[in-house]
Amino acid sequence: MALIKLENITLEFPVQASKSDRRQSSSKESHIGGQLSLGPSGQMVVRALDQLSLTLGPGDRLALLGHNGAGKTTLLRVMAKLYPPTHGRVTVQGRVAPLLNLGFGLDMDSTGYDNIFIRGLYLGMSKADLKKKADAIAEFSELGDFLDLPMRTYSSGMRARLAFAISTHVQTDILLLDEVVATGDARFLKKANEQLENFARDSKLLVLASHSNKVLRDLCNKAVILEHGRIKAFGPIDEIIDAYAVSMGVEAKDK
Ligand SMILES: Nc1ncnc2c1ncn2[C@@H]1O[C@H](COP(=O)(O)OP(=O)(O)OP(=O)(O)O)[C@@H](O)[C@H]1O
Repeated sequence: MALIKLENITLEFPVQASKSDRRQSSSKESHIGGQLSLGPSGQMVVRALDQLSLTLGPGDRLALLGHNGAGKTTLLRVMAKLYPPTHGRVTVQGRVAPLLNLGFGLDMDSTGYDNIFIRGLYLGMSKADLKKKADAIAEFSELGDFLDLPMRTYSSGMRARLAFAISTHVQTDILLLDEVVATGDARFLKKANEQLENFARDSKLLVLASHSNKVLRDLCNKAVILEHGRIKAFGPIDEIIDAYAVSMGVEAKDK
């Protein structure tokens, strides 16, 4: 079972704005970000998602394209049920593995090895399953004896290695990914990409945000273009990547 159904989703962030003397009112809409407006109580709000509807099922591998601040991360977080929408309904059926914020769910005072269990349980793995997979996860991370030290002593790349190793060894139906593989050194990056491709192939439904056309073409079969929180286009991956490049006034390079 793998289903994500979003019905008329709007998500607004109330924000505190202080306008500097230097920057007075802006009459035209910015090219980046969500929609800024004043709420009923006079407070500034950013509308990150705007009446967005989308249904995904087994076999769908969706790429999220869009300018900076278009709403890609917010949309993934809504799908992961980390953000409740301001309006609309979210239905998710199946086990979800969100690789959105690699540090999320890790305990910095526990050792790397203990964190394999802490994070694994958080992602829905059973203790028995974790015992079987712990060695493979430890080996994949290549952290060796560092796994016996508290995670606060790790560099950010070392933390990312462990978090990535744990998250991609869980069994899942739905995989939500947000440009997470951009951490680690070059050798780990190559290994991580291969692992990610296998993991993505094994999952039934995938949603991925990335600014790399190559990653998107390798892993996805459909795409949406988000613009200021709205779906501007939806269709087959190659068609949408080309349409996006045209809308941005650039060539669709595979980088
Ligand atoms: N916690 C927050 N508080 C206030 N505004 C937020 C918050 N998170 C996101 N936003 C706003 O929501 C809009 C969408 O942001 P989001 O991070 O979803 O964009 P994105 O498409 O992932 O961008 P990028 O490609 O730059 O990572 C932006 O205008 C951003 O300023």
